[in-house]
Amino acid sequence: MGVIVEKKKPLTLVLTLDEKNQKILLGMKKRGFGSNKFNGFGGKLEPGETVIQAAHRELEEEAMIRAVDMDKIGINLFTFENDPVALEVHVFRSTQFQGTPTETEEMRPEWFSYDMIPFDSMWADDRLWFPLFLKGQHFLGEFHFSEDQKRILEQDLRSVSQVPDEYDLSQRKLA
Ligand SMILES: COc1nc(N)nc2c1ncn2[C@H]1C[C@H](O)[C@@H](COP(=O)(O)OP(=O)(O)OP(=O)(O)O)O1
Repeated sequence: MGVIVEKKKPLTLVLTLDEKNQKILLGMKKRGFGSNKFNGFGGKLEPGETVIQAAHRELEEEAMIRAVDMDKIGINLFTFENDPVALEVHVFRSTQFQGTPTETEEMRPEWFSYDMIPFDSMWADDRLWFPLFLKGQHFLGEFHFSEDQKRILEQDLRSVSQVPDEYDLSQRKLA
C-alpha cells in the first residue's frame, strides 16, 4: 500500500474557466517537472508566501493574467514509488481574469472546450478529478504513482463540503 511519507511539499495549481463558452485555459509546460504536458498554472511557494499568494503570483508569471476570483476547490496529494516526499497540490478554480493569456518561458497557454480536454497529453490523475472540478465540487484526492510517473498505482478521491488549509497526512487513505 502507498508509500511512507516523511514530508510534503506544497504547490499551487490554478485552472481558469470561461464558463460562458464552456472553455478551460491550460498551458503546455515547456520545461521542468511535467514538461510536455498540458496543465493548469502553478508551482512552488516562495519563502514567506501563503498558498493563495503563490497561486496568484504563479498565474501571473506563467500566463500573464491576473485572477479576479480564486476558489480553492481541492487538494491532491501525490506520492511516487520510492520517494518519501509527497506533493501537496492546492487546486484553485478561477472564472474571471484581467489581461490576455500570453506565452511565457515556462508555459504556452491554449483554450480547450470542456468536451475536448487533452487528457492523453496531461498527468494521468487529471481525467479522474477534472469531472468534480468542472462541476465546482470541492474534493480531496490521493494518487500514488509509479516511479516513472506514468501510471497511477492506487488512488482515492472524495467530495468534501470544505477544503482544509492543508492535507492532514495522518488521515491519508493510501497509508
Ligand atoms: C503528479 O501529478 C500531477 N498532476 C497535476 N495535474 N499537476 C501536478 C502534478 N504534480 C505536480 N503538479 C503541478 C503542481 C504545479 O502547478 C506544477 C509543478 O510546478 P513546478 O515544479 O514547475 O514549480 P515552479 O515553481 O513553477 O518551478 P520552477 O522552479 O521551474 O519555476 O505541476
